[in-house]
Amino acid sequence: MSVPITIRNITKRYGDTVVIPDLSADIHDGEFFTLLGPSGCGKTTLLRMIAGFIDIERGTIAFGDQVINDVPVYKRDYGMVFQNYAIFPSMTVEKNVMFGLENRKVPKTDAERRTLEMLAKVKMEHLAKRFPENLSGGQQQRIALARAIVINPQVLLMDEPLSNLDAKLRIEIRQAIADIQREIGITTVYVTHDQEEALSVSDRIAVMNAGEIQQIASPEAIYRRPFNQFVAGFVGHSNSFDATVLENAGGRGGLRLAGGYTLALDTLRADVAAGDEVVVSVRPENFVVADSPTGLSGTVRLRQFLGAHVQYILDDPHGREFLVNQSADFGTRLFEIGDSIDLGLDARAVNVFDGSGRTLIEGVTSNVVGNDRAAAAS
Ligand SMILES: Nc1ncnc2c1ncn2[C@@H]1O[C@H](COP(=O)(O)OP(=O)(O)OP(=O)(O)O)[C@@H](O)[C@H]1O
Repeated sequence: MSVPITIRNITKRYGDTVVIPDLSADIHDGEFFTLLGPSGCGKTTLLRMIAGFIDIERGTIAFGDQVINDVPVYKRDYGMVFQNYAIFPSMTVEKNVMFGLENRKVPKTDAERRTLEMLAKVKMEHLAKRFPENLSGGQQQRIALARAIVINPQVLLMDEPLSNLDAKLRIEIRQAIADIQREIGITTVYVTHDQEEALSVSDRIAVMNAGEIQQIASPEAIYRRPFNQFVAGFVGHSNSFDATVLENAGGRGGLRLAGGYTLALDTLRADVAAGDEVVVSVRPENFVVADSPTGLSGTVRLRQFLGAHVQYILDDPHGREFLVNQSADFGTRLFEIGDSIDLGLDARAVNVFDGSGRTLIEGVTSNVVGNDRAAAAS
């Protein structure tokens, strides 16, 4: 049976260096929860604290109602999949998967049946008698996954499980992992620094930076409504423009970007006032080509045709550089290097941040325990 995981106020330091200052999160029962962040942000440290390889100095972690701080590793009820597969080279595929069941003294016929069922789930039953050295990386990772979940643990932990695979296999195995996770509905904590991987498999993503969770939300919300500029810049590309608020009343707001482009939007928080200096953040696909001057334009410095879309790097007259994606379908005009393009912005899609990088869009929260409350109080 799977369980929720409750993390409260945990801390980790190495010597004088604080790696995780004070972290809390609620991971829901049965969800695919991903820790995403740049190298060194503390995601592996957090996963290893849940696994019990690293001591919890302060705070608590609970599986369901049970605080696990003092539960030894071998008694914590989870399965784990590592980057380097970590399957036993001297055992066949079948023996590798059966190992945990034998350890738990599951009767032999029952263990054999469950092993076969699990091998079928990961599509490896035809290789049951093989040794790991005769398997591809993708096949080894399928076995590692089968071995982790055959014991019916409460929780599944995965530490960069796709990092050693080539690009095509990464897509195949991540789909297999997502399918099986959904089928058995096990609470899963998954660590990756690869945003596409996180966006494609997760129910919710926690974006981390410097030991702190910046935002917890669905993949769509993380991409479309980032809580702060770090999330906007780390997940996908964002173009930033300084802007001034012209008006904001009764749900209608207006902004002027440096350079003169004006933008009407009805998504600003009510406390944003005329005269406020803000930052407008625009995804490359949220520019629209205009047929007359708008106050926002750029000259094509680079064009890359990528099949489904064309990516342009533009230089604008104010010394800014921005990245614009346009559909590459047959009806869309392709621009040449040196062409000047007049642009508009899709007002529904832009994000707006204050001077400290926090969102000014109505209703967007970080969902980090304690964080929004603190923000609301300040
Ligand atoms: N045993 C250790 N002693 C000292 N510092 C450590 C130790 N282990 C990790 N760190 C530091 O703690 C920080 C967090 O490391 P961690 O491995 O959790 O990051 P990560 O987000 O998983 O990064 P990556 O994606 O590179 O694995 C890093 O700055 C790292 O250098």
